[in-house]
Amino acid sequence: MKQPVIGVIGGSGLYEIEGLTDVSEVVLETPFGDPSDAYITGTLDGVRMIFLPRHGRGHRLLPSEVNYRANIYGMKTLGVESIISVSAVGSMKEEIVPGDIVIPDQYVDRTHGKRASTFFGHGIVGHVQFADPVCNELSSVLVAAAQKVGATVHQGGTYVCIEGPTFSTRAESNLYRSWGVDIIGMTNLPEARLAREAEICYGTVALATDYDCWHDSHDDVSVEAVIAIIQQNVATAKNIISTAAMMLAGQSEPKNCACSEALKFAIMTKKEMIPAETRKALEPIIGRYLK
Ligand SMILES: CSC[C@H]1O[C@H](OP(=O)(O)O)[C@H](O)[C@@H]1O
Ligand SMILES: Nc1ncnc2[nH]cnc12
Repeated sequence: MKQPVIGVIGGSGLYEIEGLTDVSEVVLETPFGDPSDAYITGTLDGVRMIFLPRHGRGHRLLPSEVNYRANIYGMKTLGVESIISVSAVGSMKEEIVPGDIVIPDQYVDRTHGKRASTFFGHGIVGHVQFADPVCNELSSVLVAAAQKVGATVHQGGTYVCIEGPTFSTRAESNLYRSWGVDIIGMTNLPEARLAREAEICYGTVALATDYDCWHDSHDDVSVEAVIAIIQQNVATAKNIISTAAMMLAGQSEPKNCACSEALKFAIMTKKEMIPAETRKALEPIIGRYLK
């Protein structure tokens, strides 16, 4: 069996992964601009891993400043087939207690639509399916890994993605709760969209850090509180990543998900009408469909 290459996008509080050997830094330029930082490549117990801190080392990029396209494009060119995204999130349900892990399976978009969230355009039109926005197989592995390391884990849940960087008003928080969402964050949706277009499996390990601002008997979310919970739980998050990586590498069956074929019926534009420059830029992503 071909060994998987696993990408990890670290969110707030996760700026490196431990235990990598053969470590090197890869600085990439992409047709979509610069990724958030250099990619850290290495091996974890024999599994090839590629790590990228979403906000850059030192946490320099706002959720709306992250170049999600460049980040995912870079992962694709480095051969990544599965991305484990790690994120801090607010809890929108009583039963999701700060410190718990959620593996979301749905998203609601409350960004302002200004984040570049597609590789299409510039002479090529494509529409991928996104009804199930995460890879169910990868997400099942993440649930199993979280259970194995002893975390309290919630399987499935809806992540509302706000623009930020301000946290929500109380009225917004209550509105989102009335929609039935489970968690709130500022980053995951563009990433999930682009990973799907790049035919990469995508799943999120979300660490609940707060009750946003809807809960009568808990303080409103603050960066201080978020950081405190992250610090208490970062070892668990790292443990989940390495355990999931081992599980993915140990899978004897070929993958059964449709992520790696997401573009099969998605491209609308006549091949001969796609501009040469667009074709060249998208070669790592759509090249095999244009032969
Ligand atoms: C530090 S609280 C707000 C910040 O944390 C989350 O980031 P990430 O998803 O990268 O862990 C949230 O989306 C905000 O960007
Ligand atoms: N309450 C919250 N809202 C948005 N993003 C968050 N990240 C962590 N907590 C959050």
